[in-house]
Amino acid sequence: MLTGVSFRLSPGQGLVLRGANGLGKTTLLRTIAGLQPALSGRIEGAGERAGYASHADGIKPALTVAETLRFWADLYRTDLPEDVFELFDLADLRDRPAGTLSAGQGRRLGLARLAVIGREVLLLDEPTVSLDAFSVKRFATFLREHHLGRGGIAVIATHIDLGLDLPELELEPHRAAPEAQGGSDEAFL
Ligand SMILES: Nc1ncnc2c1ncn2[C@@H]1O[C@H](COP(=O)(O)OP(=O)(O)OP(=O)(O)O)[C@@H](O)[C@H]1O
Repeated sequence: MLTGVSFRLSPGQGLVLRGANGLGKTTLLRTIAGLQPALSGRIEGAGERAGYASHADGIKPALTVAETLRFWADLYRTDLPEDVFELFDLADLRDRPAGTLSAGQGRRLGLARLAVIGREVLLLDEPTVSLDAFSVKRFATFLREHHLGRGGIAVIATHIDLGLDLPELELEPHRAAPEAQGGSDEAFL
């Protein structure tokens, strides 16, 4: 159980959740996303504004990459961004059935959903699993330039360094507190 977790993020700010396996990062993200209730406390401003990316990519094997992205755009009633194929290195794969993608390619497609759904608050659970170093960099660029840079918010559980220089919240058993060292104060009010 996590207690004492408190943070507030403004437009353009991101936060990295750190902590050993089983400490509750997924639980916290799912709770913020509204997928499970908090035992106590308050979550404001996520709800309909939030998009949650879990370990699963939510891909339908029979749809092609392009059809998958179109499906998500229709589902969320957004316009499919022109640059999404390039952003996630999917241009050469656009007509491939999603079921034939490699793990990393499937992950890139799953993450591309985040560029399609138009949600201001992204809740990301180990988003870089299966990605090679090049794809990690591309994803970090997407987060920095296309999401945070345009006023989006992100909470990211990750064990790797995304190179985004974001404040970190180190989760501890039964207690959580922001890192004491400089640079992170403004993310916590
Ligand atoms: N459905 C469930 N029923 C019972 N216990 C659960 C359930 N889901 C998670 N837990 C437990 O809650 C705790 C927190 O799990 P959670 O998945 O949030 O951890 P995590 O920090 O995301 O871990 P990891 O780094 O391994 O992904 C763990 O002890 C886990 O076993």
